[in-house]
Amino acid sequence: MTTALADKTCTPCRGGIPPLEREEAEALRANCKDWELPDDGHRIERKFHFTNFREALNFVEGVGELAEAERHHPEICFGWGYAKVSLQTKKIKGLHENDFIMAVKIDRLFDSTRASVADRNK
Ligand SMILES: C[C@H](O)[C@H](O)[C@H]1CNC2=NC(N)=NC(=O)C2=N1
Repeated sequence: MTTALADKTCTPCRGGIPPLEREEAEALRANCKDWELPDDGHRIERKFHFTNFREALNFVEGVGELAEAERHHPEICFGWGYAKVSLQTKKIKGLHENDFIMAVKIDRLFDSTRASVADRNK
């Protein structure tokens, strides 16, 4: 039985391995369908939307904590009402399963922040 991506933790990537082929990346992207796989196929990215800057900042702080815990780090651009997260395994200049583990965990973080905002607005 394969372990769900969300139940995995990122493995230290020492480089020297080929990045995922596009077909492999597309198969893994089925687990995180809101992420885009731009033409070069070497990264995945998703833009998250928020009601203001503070919510975007809180989310970015959470992503940072997750990245430190997983030792796998995204690039993040954010501002009032949005945060754009890009994932690539730098050591191999392409995609690795680690990137998809991070994507599903970032999605869960986003869903949990939306749930808490909804609760606050009740
Ligand atoms: C030593 C440290 O664990 C490595 O440099 C990690 C850090 N975080 C990383 N993050 C990403 N996205 N790619 C890497 O190759 C990478 N390498």
